[in-house]
Amino acid sequence: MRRSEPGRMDNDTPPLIVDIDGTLTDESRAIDPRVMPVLREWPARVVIATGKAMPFPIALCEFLGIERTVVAENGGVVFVEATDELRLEGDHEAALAVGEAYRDLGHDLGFGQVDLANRWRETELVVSLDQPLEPLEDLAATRGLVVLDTGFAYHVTDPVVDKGTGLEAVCAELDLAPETFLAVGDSVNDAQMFDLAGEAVAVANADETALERADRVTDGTYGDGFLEAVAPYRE
Ligand SMILES: O=C(O)COP(=O)(O)O
Ligand SMILES: [Mg+2]
Repeated sequence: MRRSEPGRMDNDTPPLIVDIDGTLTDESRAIDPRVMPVLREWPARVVIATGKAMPFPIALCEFLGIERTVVAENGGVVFVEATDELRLEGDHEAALAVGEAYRDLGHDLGFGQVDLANRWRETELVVSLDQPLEPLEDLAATRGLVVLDTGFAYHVTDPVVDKGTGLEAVCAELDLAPETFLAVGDSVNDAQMFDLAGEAVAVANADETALERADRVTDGTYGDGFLEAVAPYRE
């Protein structure tokens, strides 16, 4: 087995862009602890790309002890610690207006009063999967937004951003090429980063879109799938 020092750039190992929910976590959003040393010791750049709000991937990087290079809110938020760059893009006002109109129809976002899912969100809005989808899609469409079902939440998102535009923004900051990346993910919100990456791997629990857009599909699900996806680069 080849050993590399943590943080050292290694020409043999591609930079990695990886999704959180469904890829590093199981269906209950609990992280598979076996992924931690892999991310921590990855000898090239690691980008955490998620539909979650920025505090979640930032905290993940911080607790892992890796540089904070993050695409959050499905591309609406990009943060690159190395260049101290924060980019916010997407029509947050429109997303909030969709939420208001959805509530006016008698629906609820489904995350309670405190709403940790939306509390720190800066560019999009999320609605719980147990709430009705159709009125949400109708309201989003009237404001030029789309609804993404990640299997974890409905995201009311501006289609000008996605994890692909997020990857491009990170690459522009760090002078990297998207096609050098290994991408690992599980759902429709990973499709555009899959298209740009040199190798895209879907874990076995991935949705139809992610399976179609991947170059490789693992046999294992969730954390097992992630470990399998990166295994060729760790031998
Ligand atoms: O927030 C979600 O719904 C999904 O998050 P993910 O992009 O990390 O899988
Ligand atoms: Mg996911």
